[in-house]
Amino acid sequence: MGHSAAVCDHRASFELTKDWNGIEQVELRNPQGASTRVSLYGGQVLSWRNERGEELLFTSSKSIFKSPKAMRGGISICFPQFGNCGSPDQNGFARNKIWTIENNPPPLHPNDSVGKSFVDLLLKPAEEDLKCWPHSFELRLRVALASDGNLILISRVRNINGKPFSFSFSYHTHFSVSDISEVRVEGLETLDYLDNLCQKERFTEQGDAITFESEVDRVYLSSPQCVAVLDHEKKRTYVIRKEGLPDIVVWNPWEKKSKAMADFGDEEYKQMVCVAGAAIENKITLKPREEWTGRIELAAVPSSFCTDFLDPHLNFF
Ligand SMILES: O=P(O)(O)OC[C@H]1O[C@H](O)[C@H](O)[C@@H](O)[C@@H]1O
Repeated sequence: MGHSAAVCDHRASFELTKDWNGIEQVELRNPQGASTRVSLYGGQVLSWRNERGEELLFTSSKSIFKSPKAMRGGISICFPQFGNCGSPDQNGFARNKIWTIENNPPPLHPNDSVGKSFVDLLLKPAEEDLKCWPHSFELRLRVALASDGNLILISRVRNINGKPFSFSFSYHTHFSVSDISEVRVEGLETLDYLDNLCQKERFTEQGDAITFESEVDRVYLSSPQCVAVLDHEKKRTYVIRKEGLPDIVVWNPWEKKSKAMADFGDEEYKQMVCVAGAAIENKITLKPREEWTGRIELAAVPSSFCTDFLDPHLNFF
């Protein structure tokens, strides 16, 4: 790590460091010792640790040295497309751009600031971006760490174009797990999904929970606000609570695909599951000057924790 500087003002306090490529990273801590680290490259959250210092996000050991390609792992921001869509940037260009720190962003709700450490990032399109996606926008990202260690990401997209535009968005979140065969995803039962492994054919989820025995690459449609990822071996449950993001992506490349991707280390696919709050099939359309907000809150709790919040009739949070 290169230079380090403490940046403090009345709204936020964080530490800036540089990575091996000289790209700035922001580190946030809470008083209990939980932390998160976000790179200005892609606005990508690369680390989220609980107060015992345990890493909760997966980052591939190999891809991390491969800049300028997007790093595989953490939470990558996929915007304005998801999937190939004929564009050279699979899953959008936002994750391959250098974002800036914004010191005076348009205000958010006070609850999004009080008792939290946070940083605000901004991405505006460059000339070259307008060639592949000819719409002018401002994309803001707040990364906040709460006093209970929860990680909150709030994105705002503003249309500063003369015409309406539509976009897709995904918080591509790679959770660290003990072994993918020990993982269940709950909260998506009975939903319809599009299966990317069957040319986006539409199916209805039949099982009690999603488990993993081979490659999975699906977009669940119109999903509830809360989804849980249970890791039986680690006795840890990740809770994803989302707003403004109707879809959920569930992805694990399994052995063959992960070998083909080359930037996964040996067997590393077993140590991660990607479950992403997203707006993909349900695209977002903004009129000129309109703004959209998409929010996720991630918690990592012991598995003994009650999961009644998955009952849509109970208002857990
Ligand atoms: O390789 P990336 O661009 O990071 O995308 C990784 C994965 O993201 C999503 O989950 C897509 O549905 C997958 O088809 C894709 O392989």
